[in-house]
Order: sequence, then C-alpha cells, then structure tokens
Amino acid sequence: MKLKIAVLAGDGIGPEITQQSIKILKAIGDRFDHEFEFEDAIVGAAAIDLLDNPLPEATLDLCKKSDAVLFGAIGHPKYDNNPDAKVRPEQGLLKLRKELGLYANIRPVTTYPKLIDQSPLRPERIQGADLTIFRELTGGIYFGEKSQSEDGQSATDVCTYSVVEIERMAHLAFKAAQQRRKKLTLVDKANVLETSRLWRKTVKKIAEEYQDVELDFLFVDNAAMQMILNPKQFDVILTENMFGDIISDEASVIGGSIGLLASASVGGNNAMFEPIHGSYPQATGKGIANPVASILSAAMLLDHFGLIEEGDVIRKAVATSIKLNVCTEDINKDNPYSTEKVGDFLEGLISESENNINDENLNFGQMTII
Ligand SMILES: NC(=O)c1ccc[n+]([C@@H]2O[C@H](COP(=O)([O-])OP(=O)(O)OC[C@H]3O[C@@H](n4cnc5c(N)ncnc54)[C@H](O)[C@@H]3O)[C@@H](O)[C@H]2O)c1
Ligand SMILES: CC(C)[C@H](C(=O)O)[C@@H](O)C(=O)O
Ligand SMILES: [Mg+2]
Repeated sequence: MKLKIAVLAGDGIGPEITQQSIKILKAIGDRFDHEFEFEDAIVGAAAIDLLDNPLPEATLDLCKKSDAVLFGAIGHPKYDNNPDAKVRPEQGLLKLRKELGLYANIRPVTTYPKLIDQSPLRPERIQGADLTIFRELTGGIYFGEKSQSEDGQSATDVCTYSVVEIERMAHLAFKAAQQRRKKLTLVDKANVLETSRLWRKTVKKIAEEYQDVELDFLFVDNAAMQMILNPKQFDVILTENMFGDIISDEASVIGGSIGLLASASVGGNNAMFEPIHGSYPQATGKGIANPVASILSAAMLLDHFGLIEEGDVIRKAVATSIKLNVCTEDINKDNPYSTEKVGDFLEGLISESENNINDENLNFGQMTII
C-alpha cells in the first residue's frame, strides 16, 4: 500500500517521540512492502515562533492532501504561564481537528502484566482492564463562544452540542461496542448540564438500533472514581469533549503511564494519529520520554487503512519490550532505556522474523475499527 503521511512533530518531546514512530513505520514498510511517504510541517509553538500562527496554511494544506497525519505534541511553558497570550499553540491543534472534521477521538486503554505490580492501583483491580474511550473532539465547551468582560472581572465559555454531533459519535461508539464486549457507558453530567441531558436522550434513542449492546450511564464525577476503583466494568466509554480529555489522562494510570496511551482522531476525509499526552516540556531533549504512545498511534494508523497484521506486529513488539523491561524511566525506574533505544529495540523486533516476536502476554488485538 502507498500512503502519504503528514508529520506534525510539534513542540517539546513531540519531535523525539515522532522520530521513533517514523522509524517503526519505515520498518513495517520494509517488512510488508508498503510505500510510506513522509512530509514534515510545523505546528504549535514552533509555528508561532516562525510565522506567528500555530497552524500555518501550508501545514493545513499538507494535512488535507495527505492520507493521514502523524501528530506529536504541542505546547510550551511560555504560553502555559501566560494567560494573556492571544495566540496559543493549542489553538493550532484544535483548529486542525476542526478543519479536518475529526469529530471522534478513540483512546484505547489496556494493561500489561509486567506493569500491574508496580501500579499505584491495586493489582486485582486493574488486572485485565481493557476499555476504549470514545471522546467527541470537535464540539462542546472547547469550541463554544469565549469571552472576557471588558473589566476583566468575568469570563465565559459556552458549551453547545447538537443532536447531529451526538448521533454520529454514538453510532461509532455502539459499532465499536458490538465488536468488543457489547457494553457502552455514556459518561455525562445530566444531573446538571442541559447539553448532557441532550446526550442522554439522543444516545438512548440510538441505542434502539443496537439492541445487542448493553447501555448504561454514569455521571462524570462518579465515573472518575469508578475508573480507579473498578476499571474492569468498562468496555466502551462514550463522552463529550472535555470529560473525555480528563478521564483519559486518569485512565492512563491503569495502563501504567500516559506515555503508553495512543489515539486515533477520525470522522473526516483523512485521519490523525496522536498520543494522548502533551509536550512534556521538562523532558525536552533529554531522551527520557516514552515513545510508545506515539508508536501505538502509528499502529492505529495502520489499522485505519486495514493493515491489521502490521498494526499487530507493532503491538506485539511493544508488549515484548515491556515484558523484557526495555522501557523508558516512566515505567522502568531501575534501568531505564532512552527514547531512542526503545525505538531501536522495537525496530529490531519488527525487522526480525515474525516468530521472534513473543506475544504470550498480549491481551489485545486490533485497537480501532474505523
Ligand atoms: N495533544 C497535545 O499536543 C497535548 C496534550 C496534552 C497537553 N498538551 C500541552 O502540553 C504541555 C504540557 O502539559 P502537561 O504537563 O499538562 O501534560 P503532559 O502530558 O505534557 O505531561 C504531564 C506528565 O505526564 C508525563 N508524560 C507525558 N508524556 C510522557 C511521555 N511520553 N513519557 C513519559 N511520561 C510522560 C510526565 O510525567 C509529565 O510530567 C501544555 O502546553 C499542554 O497544553 C498538548
Ligand atoms: C492540548 C489540548 C488542546 C488537548 C485537548 O484538550 O484536547 C490535549 O489535552 C489532548 O488531550 O489532546
Ligand atoms: Mg488531554
């Protein structure tokens, strides 16, 4: 297969982790005889520095004419620490998602046997946890009207959802649940928010088309607690933009590190693949960032184009590297490997014959079905 991939490495650790994913995709291309063409473009703080625009036209154009976007991370402390900054790196990412029509963000969470015992959570609670968060990505409070009063004494963020926005997300999440353990949990705040009541009403109606899927509801505050107390109760979680952002960072504790959590953003004519974590500025250039979230996002990219076996090869290699402790310091404190060394190890496994990849502890297969 021939694929044109736009690479938006971004800020902080973005470039160093994305470099590892490209290495892995090249190894997959060589092994399975695919032609992956990569083209770089700037985004985020790096783009503001150069052009005073977090999403330059040329970057957006490249993304639109590519088959997929591999996104690193954006964000810089000089904006995080300056609430008055008018142009911000995050605006680039939000605009990109909106312009590409990527309304669904899929964030799978799984556990690895080796990491269970070192988790701050009780092993018996997380062993075997396997859930996927379907986060709405182009609506809600993120995209509503924003304002500050002239005297600076008040500010507003409007949260709006339409039935159409909810329906299209719900269909994707129900379809995913049908292919998994047939359970869907809608996470909302319907006891307080009008938008959440619309979500509940709309999702209940859509559920009639998916009688084989068990539907339940949780308020987001309770869901945040349940995520830690009993994550095994979840199969597919469907939720709006901001709740999905928050509970997915929380869910990363189950897997062992946010440096392991990948995502696919889909719904438009093309698709984007991005780790759920940010630019981790403290780690920039130190070679300590975990590249696996980015590498597993690359695996989701392959799934997206039907290259399931190729995606599985990456996932198996990752499972093997974790089993053998070839990991960065977030999950291997005693004898950490660098970002690059982890990438090299995975590249080596992928380039070797299939038989050499040990998958005995692998507890998941294809991560996305879109
Ligand atoms: N998609 C994105 O580009 C994205 C996502 C989240 C945050 N951000 C931006 O990133 C900047 C920093 O935000 P933050 O500190 O809240 O979140 P962050 O995700 O960058 O880092 C939070 C913590 O998670 C851990 N971590 C993150 N990535 C890791 C990795 N690959 N390997 C190991 N550990 C990792 C580190 O302990 C870090 O201190 C901000 O500017 C924020 O806006 C961007
Ligand atoms: C950087 C920020 C805009 C982004 C979000 O909130 O969507 C990030 O936290 C994420 O999870 O991808
Ligand atoms: Mg986030």
